[in-house]
Amino acid sequence: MQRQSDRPPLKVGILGATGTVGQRFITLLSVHPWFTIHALGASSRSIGKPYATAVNWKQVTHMPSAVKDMVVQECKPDAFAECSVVFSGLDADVAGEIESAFRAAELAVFSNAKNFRRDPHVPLVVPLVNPGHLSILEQQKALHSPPLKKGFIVTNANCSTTAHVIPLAALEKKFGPIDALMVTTMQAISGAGYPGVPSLDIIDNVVPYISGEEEKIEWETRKILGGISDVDPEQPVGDKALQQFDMHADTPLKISASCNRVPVTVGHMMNVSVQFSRRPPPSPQQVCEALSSYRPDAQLQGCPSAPLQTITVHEEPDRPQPRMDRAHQDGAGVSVGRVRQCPVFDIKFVVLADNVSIGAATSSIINAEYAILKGIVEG
Ligand SMILES: NC(=O)C1=CN([C@@H]2O[C@H](COP(=O)(O)OP(=O)(O)OC[C@H]3O[C@@H](n4cnc5c(N)ncnc54)[C@H](OP(=O)(O)O)[C@@H]3O)[C@@H](O)[C@H]2O)C=CC1
Ligand SMILES: N[C@@H](CC(=O)OP(=O)(O)O)C(=O)O
Repeated sequence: MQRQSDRPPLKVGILGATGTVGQRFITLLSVHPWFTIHALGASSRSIGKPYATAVNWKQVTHMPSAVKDMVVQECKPDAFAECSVVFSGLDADVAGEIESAFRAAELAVFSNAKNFRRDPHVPLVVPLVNPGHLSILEQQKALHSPPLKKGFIVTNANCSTTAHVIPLAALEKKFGPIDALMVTTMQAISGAGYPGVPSLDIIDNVVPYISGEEEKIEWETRKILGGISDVDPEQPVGDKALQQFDMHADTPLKISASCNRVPVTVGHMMNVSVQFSRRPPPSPQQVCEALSSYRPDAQLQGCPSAPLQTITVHEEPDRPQPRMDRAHQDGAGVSVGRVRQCPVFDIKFVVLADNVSIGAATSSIINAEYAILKGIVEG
């Protein structure tokens, strides 16, 4: 289904509009073909101020003039009531309560925060991988107390999870299940928001610990790459069986993640080694072809923010690199390189993703576009 080009733009709101992810939302949404920014929300530090005064603008592009004079609102549903979609870049300390209130007020929330990712009725969607998981939203609305007509929460993944799960999905699509996976991250400072990691901790240094990150990568990857199955046909929700995320249970996926903070401003890079179920495993050449030719449904359906090339495969031995490759396609795709045989598992490679774009804001936006194309959000 396509959205007609003569339809009026849909009003959207941004929660956490002054933060690192919020600013990227503003940059992307200010030129979006379907959306117009209608309301901005942030903390009491910013409420009541014109956006240009409230924000500490850190984007490499100029602040869009359309938002400069918009007054920052309290994160309460009233000011966002006219929004067809509400994007959230809220700090996780407050996202749970605020996003719940917006859902209860019949608003469609697309969140970057971690709070609801493990909720059994909330889809955890990397749009270039598993937008089909949006089908659980009917159940989420039906089981809400009271049941909802339009209000729901969709989350996108941790930024490192997003980076590796895209090539992993391409490989599983072509070669079948992955059994085991080792991943070591080199994560940019901007992943920690602003001001993030103190300069004296990160300049001339690597910090081999990011709180909670390894557990998130290991758990979220299974939810995203897994499917949805019926729990109990005897206990229907409406006219359908109760459903659950199967967490890749048919072919259990062992994952070991190690996370490091490195002195890079933007762009999470990860070394990944995978072992396939199938024997013999694919060759590096076959893996490169599978990655380059991967076309996710979000692209095929015509989501305007989906990258034309989802996975860019580099042949140069020293690419991708954050400074050189993170801006490719506005950070909407991922870059892979050094695809080669792994002496312990089967194949190893490096992947790079812009943690603030496809790792956060761009993913939320593509999720909303997909929901509109599928009629989940009225568009
Ligand atoms: N940075 C990244 O690469 C990624 C971040 N995320 C997630 O996205 C979310 C945002 O991250 P990021 O932009 O980096 O964080 P920032 O710290 O840069 O921004 C946080 C935002 O939340 C707002 N906020 C804080 N407290 C409150 C409150 N009490 N009420 C209302 N608003 C509040 C801030 O407003 P104010 O300016 O007024 O204080 C600000 O707009 C987080 O949940 C994070 O985990 C996910 C993937 C990647
Ligand atoms: N923790 C990530 C960014 C982030 O905020 O992740 P999450 O949304 O999973 O809490 C990083 O530091 O790079």
